[in-house]
Amino acid sequence: MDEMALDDQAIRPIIEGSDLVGGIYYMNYDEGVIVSNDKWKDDAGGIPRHCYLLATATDWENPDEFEEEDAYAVLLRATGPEKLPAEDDLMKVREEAMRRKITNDTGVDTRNVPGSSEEIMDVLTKNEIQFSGINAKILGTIYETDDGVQFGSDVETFYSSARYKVYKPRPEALSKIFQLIQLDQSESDDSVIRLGRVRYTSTERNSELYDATVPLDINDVVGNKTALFGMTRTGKSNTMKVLATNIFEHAVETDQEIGQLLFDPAGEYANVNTQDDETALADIHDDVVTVYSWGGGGDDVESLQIDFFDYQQIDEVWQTIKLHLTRDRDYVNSFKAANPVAPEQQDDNRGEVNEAVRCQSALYACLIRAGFETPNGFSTPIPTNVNVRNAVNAHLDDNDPDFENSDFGPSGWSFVDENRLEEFWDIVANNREDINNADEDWITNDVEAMLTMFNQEAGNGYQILEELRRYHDPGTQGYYPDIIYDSLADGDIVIVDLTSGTDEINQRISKTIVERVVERQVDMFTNGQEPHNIEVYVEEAHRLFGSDYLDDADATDPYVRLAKEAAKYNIGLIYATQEVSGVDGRVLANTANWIVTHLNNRNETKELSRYYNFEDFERLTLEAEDVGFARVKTLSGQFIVPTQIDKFDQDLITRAGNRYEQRYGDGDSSRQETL
Ligand SMILES: Nc1ncnc2c1ncn2[C@@H]1O[C@H](COP(=O)(O)OP(=O)(O)OP(=O)(O)O)[C@@H](O)[C@H]1O
Repeated sequence: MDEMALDDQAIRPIIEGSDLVGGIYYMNYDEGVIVSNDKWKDDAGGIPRHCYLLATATDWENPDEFEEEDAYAVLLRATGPEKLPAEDDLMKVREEAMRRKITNDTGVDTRNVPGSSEEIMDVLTKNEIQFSGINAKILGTIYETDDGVQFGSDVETFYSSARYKVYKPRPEALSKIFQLIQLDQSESDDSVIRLGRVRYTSTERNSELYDATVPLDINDVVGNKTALFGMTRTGKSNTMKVLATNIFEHAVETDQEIGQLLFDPAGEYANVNTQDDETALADIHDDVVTVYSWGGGGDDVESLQIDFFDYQQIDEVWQTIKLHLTRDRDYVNSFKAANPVAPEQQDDNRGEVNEAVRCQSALYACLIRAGFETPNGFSTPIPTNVNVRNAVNAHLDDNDPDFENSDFGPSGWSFVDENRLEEFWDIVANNREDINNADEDWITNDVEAMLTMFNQEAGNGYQILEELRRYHDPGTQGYYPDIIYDSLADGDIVIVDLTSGTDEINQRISKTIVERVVERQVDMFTNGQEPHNIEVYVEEAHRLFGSDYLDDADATDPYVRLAKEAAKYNIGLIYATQEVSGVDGRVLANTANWIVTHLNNRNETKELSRYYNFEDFERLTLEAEDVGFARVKTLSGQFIVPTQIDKFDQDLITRAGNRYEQRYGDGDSSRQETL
């Protein structure tokens, strides 16, 4: 074999970028035992547990000896110490040497150690006692074919003879190994991001591993499920930010639109904060990030408020009101049992529609009493009939005009402004007997419940609605879930800041948005269109993807659909929780990428071990509480890599923002034109 053939080998620079640490003297299909020496270990910066090692039978420096069929390397991971055959003798020698060192006693009894003192010293000088055995798990074989470097997750055969030399890759060589075997080689380079760097142990006295990049193929994440498991404050949100920024940058570089939706219960994605180096995800670029929050109003912050008087949003309004009213009092329960949400109007259900709109009209009167501001030009219908109108009109002040059937709208509907609405319901509330005499069916149970609230006939009446005013904005244009979906479809990042709503209302908001996203994606799919690429980030995932929730919810629940069918609709899910066991097995089984920081009990690590070889890292997962120190298994990755996730910071944000500027310039319109 000539020098060219040796030069051609992609594995060669990897070996050249590695340090010799020993040889293999025993091997089977699953593991090998390495004999190493303290000096070699020292020169290579030590061999920590989980350290990657390469065993190769090739003489990479000598072209004359180079055999192409030997041009492969077995990738190993150190798992622990192993007894050498002469270990018992070596132990005695070490123990004797140690006693001498400690006591300076040259007269130590040598009967228990082999040989005379001179022989011991002889052994010492030969560094024999420095040899030790290391057990290593075989991860697979790196070999070359005409199609490039391949990785097989086992060994074809093993040789017991001392053929293999063992190397420890230096950081750059490790990066190359990961580039070659942890990524899908058919993907282009611009889909690869840096997630972090290799980290073997919690104790890192002087880690030189910064350049041992752990790559991630963004295509593994986009459209798939990614799980982030770990105790609180171990870096799950940080990982979400790193992923979101990199996905954005990747989308810019590849001219794609990948919408990203983040729910932000702590306000840490939306707001600049010290833990993130005085930056926030929302800072990437004004053109592409929209923050939604209660109240909105600030620069570039959109409102999550709804117009409580927008009849098209009555369903959402009613759900919000019901969620907020938690007092267990009869008048509250009757109020909540009412139905102001009309079915779509059809000829055959006019009575039903009229009843619901009548209830809605009384509800609007309650809201006005509770101080809800109406939108400009407010006009709302009261479904009536001539008998009821006459009964009401009989109680009007002389100067006030009668309530009439309006010229437009369904028959019997009287359109009024806020003052007239209140006036109408005030008369009804205070003259129920007259109205019942005019039409005994007109004041239904639902309307009665509204009147009790309106007229403050029990408890605090309408006043209990006053707190809901903060969710109301009479000037909102459009319905926020629709607007959010449209932004996501354009490839924007939408951050929903949930810092100021109640837990119930926040859950409702999140669900409404996710529901709309899923519905619209499903519509595209069923119409034969390719749904948009959208990533949804979910914290506290055990609440939404736990078996209890998924089993109880019906098939149309948006989280059930996300859990089961998200990939079909091009929705990627990045979910975080402290409890692996809290996530339904069907979701776990469909999870493509796993990022696991510290977990604090064996049930959780056991659950994990049902998927991939997380048991190899059990001790580390249970004991190492270091922030951002994770075990990572990706879809394209062949094995779990212990990784220190990069910290989200100014540099990352600035780089992503600059990429956007370079490609699209300043201003959203130019992006739209370019796309
Ligand atoms: N990879 C990292 N390197 C350095 N610091 C980090 C890293 N990841 C997170 N941190 C820091 O650790 C703290 C906790 O991180 P983070 O909020 O991401 O944890 P979390 O697991 O999401 O917590 P919680 O479950 O409470 O939401 C933050 O101050 C963050 O800046």
